[in-house]
Amino acid sequence: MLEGKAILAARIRELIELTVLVDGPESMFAEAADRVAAVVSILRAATDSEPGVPAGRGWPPGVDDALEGVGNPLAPPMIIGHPGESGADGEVAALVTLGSAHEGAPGRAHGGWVAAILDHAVGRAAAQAGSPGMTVSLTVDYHRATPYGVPLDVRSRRVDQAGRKVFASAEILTDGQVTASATATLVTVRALANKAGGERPGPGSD
Ligand SMILES: CCCCCCCCCCCCCC(=O)SCCNC(=O)CCNC(=O)[C@H](O)C(C)(C)COP(=O)(O)OP(=O)(O)OC[C@H]1O[C@@H](n2cnc3c(N)ncnc32)[C@H](O)[C@@H]1OP(=O)(O)O
Repeated sequence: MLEGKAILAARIRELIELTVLVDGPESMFAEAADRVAAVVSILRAATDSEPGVPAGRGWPPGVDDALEGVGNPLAPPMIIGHPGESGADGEVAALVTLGSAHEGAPGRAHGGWVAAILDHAVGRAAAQAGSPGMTVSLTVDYHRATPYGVPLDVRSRRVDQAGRKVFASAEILTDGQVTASATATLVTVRALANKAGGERPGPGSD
């Protein structure tokens, strides 16, 4: 049930955010931990999957995706717009809002999260352009602070292609100013070349 899972993930995001922000007596933390353990038992009873075992999810990125999955509490989530919706033709446009839990240097987003967003954006652009592939090289430039707590505009596009190599770029903007940008090389996965709409092979396959 997608809606229920998305609501649960949103609550867990709140929980993560508050866990980072809150201070209080040991007894409060103990009570909260007990209640979370009760929730964990409900979910544990409903799945045969082992935590940490690769799930090999499909294409396109779904509700459990690490960056855009509304059902994945680790995903901010990144909301992918339609091509041309807010970006230029051929661009992927996305919106993402980070929180306190994503803080790196005081008051700004952690550079690793910034890189993850850019990595996802170039992957999306390559796939949208018909060349789904894996990032083999990502160069990130951090131009100014990327804030959290406000929606960030993300733009990406395929720039070029040479054989299996796809070149793409992406930026994160806030208030119309670029805070970080990236250039990337991706390599199309043999099994997926010309098959962007198909199922992704399991982890480790190429
Ligand atoms: C699966 C994707 C589906 C779509 C999902 C979109 C979802 C949305 C976004 C999701 C975002 C998720 C984002 C993520 O999380 S992507 C996950 C992070 N990336 C990886 O895990 C990739 C790890 N690498 C590999 O698995 C292999 O390298 C693969 C399988 C990709 C290629 O190994 P394979 O043995 O098949 O190919 P090859 O070695 O002959 O190389 C081929 C060509 O590439 C050139 N080369 C290699 N390395 C580099 C380099 N560092 N700089 C420049 N060039 C490089 C190489 O010289 C050669 O060129 P040429 O000699 O032919 O000219």
